[in-house]
Amino acid sequence: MPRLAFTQSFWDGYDTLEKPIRTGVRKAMAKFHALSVAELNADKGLHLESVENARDPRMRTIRITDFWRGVVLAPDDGSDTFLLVNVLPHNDAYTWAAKRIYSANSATRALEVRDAVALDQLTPLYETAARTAPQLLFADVSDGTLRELGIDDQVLRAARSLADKAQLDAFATLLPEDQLEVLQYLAEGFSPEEVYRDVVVVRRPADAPAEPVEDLATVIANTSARIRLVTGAQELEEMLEKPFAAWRVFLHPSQRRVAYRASHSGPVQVTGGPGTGKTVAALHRVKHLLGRSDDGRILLTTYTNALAAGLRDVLGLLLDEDEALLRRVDVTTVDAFANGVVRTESATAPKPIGDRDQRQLWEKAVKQLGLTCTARFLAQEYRHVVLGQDLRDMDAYLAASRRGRGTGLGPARRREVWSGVQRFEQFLRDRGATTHLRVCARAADLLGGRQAPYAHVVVDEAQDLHPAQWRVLRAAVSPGPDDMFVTGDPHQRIYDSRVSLGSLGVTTTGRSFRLRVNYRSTEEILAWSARLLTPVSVDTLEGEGTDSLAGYRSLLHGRSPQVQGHATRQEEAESLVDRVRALLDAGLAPHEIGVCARFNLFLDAAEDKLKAAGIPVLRIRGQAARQAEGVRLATMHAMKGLEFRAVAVLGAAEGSVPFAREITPREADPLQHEADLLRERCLLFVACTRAREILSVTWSGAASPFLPNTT
Ligand SMILES: Nc1ncnc2c1ncn2[C@@H]1O[C@H](COP(=O)(O)OP(=O)(O)OP(=O)(O)O)[C@@H](O)[C@H]1O
Repeated sequence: MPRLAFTQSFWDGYDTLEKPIRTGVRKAMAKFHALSVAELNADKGLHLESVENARDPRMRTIRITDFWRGVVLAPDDGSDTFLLVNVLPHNDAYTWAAKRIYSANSATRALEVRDAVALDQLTPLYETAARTAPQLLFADVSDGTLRELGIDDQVLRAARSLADKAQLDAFATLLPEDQLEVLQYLAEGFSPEEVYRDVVVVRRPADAPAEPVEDLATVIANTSARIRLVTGAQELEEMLEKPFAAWRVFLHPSQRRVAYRASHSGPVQVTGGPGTGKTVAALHRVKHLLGRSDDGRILLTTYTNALAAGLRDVLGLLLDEDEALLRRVDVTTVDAFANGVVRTESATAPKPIGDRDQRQLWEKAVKQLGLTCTARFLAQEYRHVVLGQDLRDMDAYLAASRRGRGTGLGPARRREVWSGVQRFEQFLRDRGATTHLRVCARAADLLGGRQAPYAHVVVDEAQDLHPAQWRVLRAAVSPGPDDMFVTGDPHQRIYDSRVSLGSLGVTTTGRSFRLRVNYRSTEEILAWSARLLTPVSVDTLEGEGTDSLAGYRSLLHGRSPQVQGHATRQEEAESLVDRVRALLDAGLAPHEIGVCARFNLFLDAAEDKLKAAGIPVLRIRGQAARQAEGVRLATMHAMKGLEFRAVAVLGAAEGSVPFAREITPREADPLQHEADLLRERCLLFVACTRAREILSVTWSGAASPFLPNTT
């Protein structure tokens, strides 16, 4: 019996096909499992037919309905795997198939497809222009090096005709996938050695023979990032019955490498810009780890309760709702986990208070003791130094390094600060209350003395965790292979946490991986958003050195973000209503639209306006009612981890972004001042990078100083 495989490009469109066409696909595909190759060729209903003037002689089409045909790559080398690559209206199917060539990449050994006809037509035009171009894009890379990286004759000729990155982008849809990625990395300035390591080695099968000529079935098997092999009739039926989201199956090789490596010798760190599939990699790692034993328990954490609820849902999808597996994973926030530990171990339920209540207690302490420092300073000192370093008494505080704090403190001032800390903690005790970070510290103590409850800890959104939270995670699993799998993006740090992971027992040296392909947003949204961060540098996830977004890019293209100032808030709100209405008219569902602002106050006004216009809205606060329909309204903080087809960022004005009240005056503490500004800048970056296809950023009055080119 022949075997059957599907390309990702087929799945991308399958969901949108009308029902009769999908039924036709199901029927046609079932024949591939029921008939022999000879019977397939003879089957009248399937009508397997070669394509006239095809550049690839293996191209066939099959009948799906009277008007639609499937495009199939048929083996001609004695191997038995047929590949369904596309389903299109009759004439389009023939035209599409005639132009394409499938080939095995000589370096990665994976199957790639190119539009050979368009490449042949375009390349000479670019070559003519290249003769007078002042510089060529790949002038510094030799032919030999390009060939070692898998570039073949036709692509080499095209590559040699390119003058800049924009031209490479214009070729992007025509070039074979792996070769395109190699060229994109080189164009970003990565060295050939880096490209070989990050693109070729991660894809090339470990047991690939020296000689690259292999049969189609082997090449297909080498292409797990883009091709799914079907193992039996039942699997085929299930796949076509309830189509899956691509992320469940087609991992980028850089995701697969980190998620499915049999074992990592210790904590692993996965970083990458927004939308690069870090959460997806974390979920697949959970799946892999579950398969490694029959009973090991896993703690999967993220930052907010709403994100935890979302993660639980998608993990269910990935694990096919297998209850036995799902029972072995606790999906929660670090704070909720710590709270649970304290509750069970000490038989008391901690009652953490929020930021506003804490601020009041600090103010009361300053006032009662007549301290010379401000409540804000005390709160920051407590967070970054006392809790950050887990200092338990005044002697420890007097001896502590205050690295990262911008003002020196002699012993007398430190004693004064410590008296404030003691008073604050006394207030908490008097109320029978505590704070989340104190709960974490207590939980870490409680866990420290006993057997770690988990075999593995997987941490998403790690960039915002405070050292006290890291301590509780560290205590939740014994140090050793596969103990911790940590994903995060330092560019999305929106709470003021500073960590040195190494000093917290989470050393990831030699086990750090980076994801660079954005699956969420268009290149236009990404490039614009990345410019928000151009003027600054951010610390790495592990706290040593600086991180960068080099090589970060998207495969999708769309409209440029709409960036617009208004005379008044009223006018801005009216333009929002117009934009949302236009999006709904264009076919977006209300829940595919996100509206966000720095403050709830702005959102209140937007909510009123949208409601008055008859548009359903839903505020996202903590745990959103996920089923209800409505345009999502959230503060920038609550946008963390979410995504929408369209995002409107409101109120990006001076004084609001950055929020003046949240910025420590430079005179009070220059380092904290810079940290506060960076945090607010990252917050705007997070908000903008939630958009998949459409982004608008508006304000009234003067624009936020963070916005690039607003003149
Ligand atoms: N291999 C893949 N194939 C298809 N889609 C993918 C893949 N990986 C991720 N995605 C999709 O890209 C989007 C972003 O993925 P994900 O949320 O994992 O990124 P992230 O790096 O965690 O983002 P952020 O840091 O911005 O929260 C999601 O819609 C996800 O389903």
